[in-house]
Amino acid sequence: MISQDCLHDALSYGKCFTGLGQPADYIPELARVNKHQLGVSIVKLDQEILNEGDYDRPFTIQSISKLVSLILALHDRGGEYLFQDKVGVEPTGDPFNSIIKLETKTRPFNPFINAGAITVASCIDGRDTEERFARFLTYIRHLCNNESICLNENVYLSEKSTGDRNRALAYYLKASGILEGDVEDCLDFYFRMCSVDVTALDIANLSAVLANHGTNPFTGETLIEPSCAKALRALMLTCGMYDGSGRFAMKVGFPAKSGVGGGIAAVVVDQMGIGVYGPALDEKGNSIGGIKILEYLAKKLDCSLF
Ligand SMILES: NC(=O)CC[C@H](N)C(=O)O
Repeated sequence: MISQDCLHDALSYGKCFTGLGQPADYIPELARVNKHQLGVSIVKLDQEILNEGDYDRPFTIQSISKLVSLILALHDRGGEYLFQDKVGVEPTGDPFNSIIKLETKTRPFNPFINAGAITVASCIDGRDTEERFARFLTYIRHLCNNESICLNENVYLSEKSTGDRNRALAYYLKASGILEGDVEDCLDFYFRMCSVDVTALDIANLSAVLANHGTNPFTGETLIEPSCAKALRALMLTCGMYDGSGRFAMKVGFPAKSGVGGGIAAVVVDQMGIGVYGPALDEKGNSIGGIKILEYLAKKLDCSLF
């Protein structure tokens, strides 16, 4: 049983580590935060919610958005096609924005590295970027139980004007026949989906849907097909923390997805969704304080899958 005191202690433990990391600065707008911010939310499947610290401070979702775009693309194209022709399901052991395997392999290794996520973004239906992003926003608002989620314009423009590495990945993927449609349109959608503002509570709600096999624990509405939720949890466990996924599985032991905005969405199946926020990142681009909070909770609640 998780208590408020236990969550408070987890946050205090996480705070000891925020000084050891740095906010992402390759997207200039992300560097402008206090790196000691730290917050955590837990949404239990019995509808109890627990919050601590900076749980309601907005930050950009960044790579956690790759969960949402993957669900949309799986809905539009089906898993047979997507995981056969477009993107694999294996970890890379390389950094999230690596380009090195693109020339030697036919398709990106998994949907959570940037190359894979940009490919997945190109497989989402819609007349234009506006319509695709409107679908994304509507859906993420449902998943997070928050109708006010919207784009952070400053981060979007910052990312768009400095995203040459992602541009390089996208044009390479287009030249290889993997990426569908117009490259700049696809990148524009990708930069937007990464620049949506959320809170730790929002991503705890999203994680709770995954913990509940795709059903919103508050409304009973099925938002994700159970088989799709299962595939996502498996990918989160093996690839969700990039080249830190193995160590995270060892130390924490449940599915999670990080973003360079400092968020981590974590799933304790049949029990709860956890959202953490701490913008100080380790060398892999994962929240340092966030990982420590999850380590603490995994141990205290004895909820590692292993
Ligand atoms: N790891 C991340 O959160 C990366 C997402 C970021 N928008 C990028 O494309 O570089």
